[in-house]
This record gives sequence, structure tokens and C-alpha cells, in this order.
Amino acid sequence: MSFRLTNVLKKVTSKFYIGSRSFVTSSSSSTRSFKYKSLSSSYLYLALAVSTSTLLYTTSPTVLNDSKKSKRKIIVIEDDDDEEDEETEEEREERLEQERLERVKNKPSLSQIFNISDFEYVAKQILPYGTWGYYSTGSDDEFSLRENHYAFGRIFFRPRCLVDVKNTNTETEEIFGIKMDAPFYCTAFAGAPMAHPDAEKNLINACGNENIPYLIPFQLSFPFDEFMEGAKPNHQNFHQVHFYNEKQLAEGPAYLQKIEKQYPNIKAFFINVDLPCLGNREKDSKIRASLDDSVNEDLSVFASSKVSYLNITWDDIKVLKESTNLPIVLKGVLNKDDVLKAAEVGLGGCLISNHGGRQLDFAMPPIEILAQSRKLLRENGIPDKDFKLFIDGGIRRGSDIIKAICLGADAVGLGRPFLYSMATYGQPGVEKAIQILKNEMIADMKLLGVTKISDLNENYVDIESLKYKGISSSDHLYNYNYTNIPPPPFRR
Ligand SMILES: Cc1cc2nc3c(=O)[nH]c(=O)nc-3n(C[C@H](O)[C@H](O)[C@H](O)COP(=O)(O)O)c2cc1C
Repeated sequence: MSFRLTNVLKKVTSKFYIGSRSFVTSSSSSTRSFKYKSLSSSYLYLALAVSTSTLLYTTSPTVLNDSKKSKRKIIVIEDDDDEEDEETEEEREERLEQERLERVKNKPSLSQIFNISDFEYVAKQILPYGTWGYYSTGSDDEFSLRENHYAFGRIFFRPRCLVDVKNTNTETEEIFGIKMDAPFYCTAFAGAPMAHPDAEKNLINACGNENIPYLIPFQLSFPFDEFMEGAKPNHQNFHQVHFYNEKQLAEGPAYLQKIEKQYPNIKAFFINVDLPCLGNREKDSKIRASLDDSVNEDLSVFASSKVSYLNITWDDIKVLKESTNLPIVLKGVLNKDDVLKAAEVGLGGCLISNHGGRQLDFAMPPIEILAQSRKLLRENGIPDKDFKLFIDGGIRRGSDIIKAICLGADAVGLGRPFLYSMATYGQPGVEKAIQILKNEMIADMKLLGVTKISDLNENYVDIESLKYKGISSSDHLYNYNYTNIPPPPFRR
């Protein structure tokens, strides 16, 4: 058998390349169908000292010596004679796309979806690779992205027993004049049409049917007026606003006035204060780079280097505030002192958010800042009813929502959960996601010994461990969907 070390290494790296691509593309077994032959055929074996995680998906029966102790695996390497198994880049892309389309066809029925993470799992399997990358990624090393979620795992409940909880409901008091069926809303995100042509229409219709607000994004894929024509009458919402340039900022007051006058069902403006520039969305960039020419052109709109935002200041916020009677909420506040300042300058509220871990990495988890902020506002004599607090980032369960309400939030926003449910099952998917969260809340409130939202307070939660970042019980559902940042792929 002819065999040269250089060829072996070439083929080893090609397997790693495929391995790392299929890892981020999909965890379905069908995408991992490397064509290894049986041990008896003309194959060579090479023992490599590699971490088990690198080869998480190379679980073919020909992978030997899977001892955790040694952390070594034996990889089967084809020899020079086996040219028939070679696959060109185009063939591989085509195969992966065929396999994806097959998964789209065979996706689980909606009745098989039991929780929010299930939607994420299906989305990961069926979305085009670049779209999944744009939606799921955060900035830099994604510490904030992961901690957003994990922080909820450091808060435990202190339930009361023997309470009559037969009539429990999740309805809210009025928030900027809106009475919601539950204290959460669908937050604003750009890029939803990459997954569905009617993206934002599905979202607003589902929110309308379930009576929760939609934070209508500034970057809509429909003209605003056309979009609002289709909204359910009496469905009350919020509107998110950011500015790309000085001209847009100068026109800001007129824009807010127009919306206020024309659309009485929009009850507050959420203005971004977390976009002096885009965060370093490194994993997203890596994924797009790996797609080369086949990259979906729409994606380039979101590439960090091509989008620039305007750096606004407190003075700009004052001008915008004076231009409208509607409450202004700052979206993306990350420090309790800024929360206090926003209250002192007479704004309506703050949305504590690190943009779903997409802006400043190592920004603290919003739930932790929330706990500090409500306390600080009270210490400074600002009653809860006079200043609304919202958080978003990492919320995936009804229990997460309850924890946030206990710690002083009026309502919370969810982004990716509604993006994934819409991308996988359209409007019915979003409605189901909302119902799942409502049902989880009802059950958890009963178990907590609480019948209404306004009775939730800090006495129902233990936050002793909240500040110990990085220490949480493992969340297997979350971890299963989390994708590691890929290393640079070797050329084939
Ligand atoms: C794909 C995507 C696009 C987003 N686009 C915007 C945007 O255009 N404007 C904005 O204010 N926030 C945007 N966000 C941030 C969300 O409004 C929200 O802060 C975040 O998704 C909450 O975290 P979660 O996804 O873990 O729920 C985006 C988030 C994602 C995931």
C-alpha cells in the first residue's frame, strides 16, 4: 500500500475541515455521513492526540479507542488509491443543501414542540448555515451571550404553600397604557425576512392574537405605513428607533411626532443607546467568510464592517424627549447609574439589555443589573409606577420571566425564541411559543403560591448566588443548541 505522510496530513486536515463545518452546520446525523470504509479495507489508521470536543461528531464506528481517560482517538485515513471517495467543494455544498432540504421536509410537527429550546433545535437543523449564524451568534467570545441565559440559573425560588391559587392569571397592570395578557413582548430584530418572507407580519399577527406587544423594529422589511395597515385593530405596541447618521437624527423629532400622531396604538419609543458602533460579531463573520462566494447577498448588509451607526448622547435624548408626548425608553442600558439618570431626566423607562450578547462582550447579564437598578431607584425615592424597567437577553422559560418580575421588571423582551419559532413554523409557531411561556408562567406561579403578577416580589427569589458569574448548574437544553466558535478551517 503506497502511503506518504504529506498525503495523510492533507487528508487528516480535510476531515477536520469537514468535521468543523458540519459541526456548525448541523448536528443531525445525516450531515455527518463521512464515507469511511470498514476496517478491513485498504485504510490506514492514525492515532492523533486531539481533544474529544474537536471530534464531537466524528462518531463513525471506525473511530476507535474512545477512552475519556486517554482523550485520544484513532482516525481512519484513506490511502492514495481511494480517489473514488473524493468529493469536490461544489458536490459537498450540494449534498449539505440537499440534506438540509430533507430536514426541512421532515421537521417535527408543531405538536412535538414542548419548550422554547425545541424551536431553537429545529431552527438550527433547517435554517441555511449563514442565516443560523447571523441569528444565533454574539460578539467576541460570547461570554455575555451565554451568561445572559445562565444568570437565570443562579436564581432559585422561595415558594409559599397552602395558598389558594385556583384563579391564577398572568395579566399585567397597565404599562404605558397597555394591558398585556402576560408580562412579555416580542423584541425588535433586523434580518427576520432571511427566514420567512412575511417575517414581521407573522410576528405582529401572533402577538396581536395572543395580546402581547411587539417592539416594532426600525429596520423593518416593509414600509412602516404598509406594515401598520395589516396590524390588528386595538393591538397596542412599542416602536424601536435607532439612527444611522446625523441627518436621520436631525429628522428624529419629526419622525417621532409623525408616528405618535398617525398611530395611536404605538405607546412608547424604545431608542437604542447601545449602538455607537457594532459589536465584533466574530462567529458570524467567520461563518460568512467560510461561505465565500456562496454567501447570501442579504447577509452582507449585516456585516460589521459595512454598517455604521450614529453615536448619540444624553443631549440628543433630551431633544427627542421634548419632541413627543409618548414615553421614551432607553434600549440597551447596562449600568444602574444610567438607569437612575434616565429616571432623573424624566424618561419613561429603561430596557436593560446587552443586545442579546451581540454588542459589548462581558457586559453584565441584564437580570443582575435589574436587581441592582430597582433597588437604587427605590433608594432614591422613585416609585416603581413612575419608571418602567424592562430586560431582555437569554429568557427562555416562564420561570425566567417570573424571576425578572420578582426583581422589579415590568415586562421582559424575548428575541431569538420568537425569531426561531417564526423561522420554523411561521405565525402558528410564534403563537405556540407565546402559549408555552404563558402556560409555564401559570404553572410556576401556582407552585410559587402567587395568583397575580403584581404580587410577585423579591421575597419569592433567592439571589444569593446571582453575582457569581460562570457558576451555574448545567443547562442541558441550552448547551445542546449552543454552537462553539469554529477555528479557522484549513484549505481542502
Ligand atoms: C438576529 C438579531 C437581530 C437583532 N437586531 C436588532 C436591531 O435591529 N435593533 C435592536 O435594537 N436590537 C436588535 N437585536 C437585539 C434584540 O432586540 C434583543 O435585544 C435580543 O435579541 C435579546 O436577546 P435574546 O435573543 O436572547 O432574547 C437583534 C437580535 C438578534 C438575535
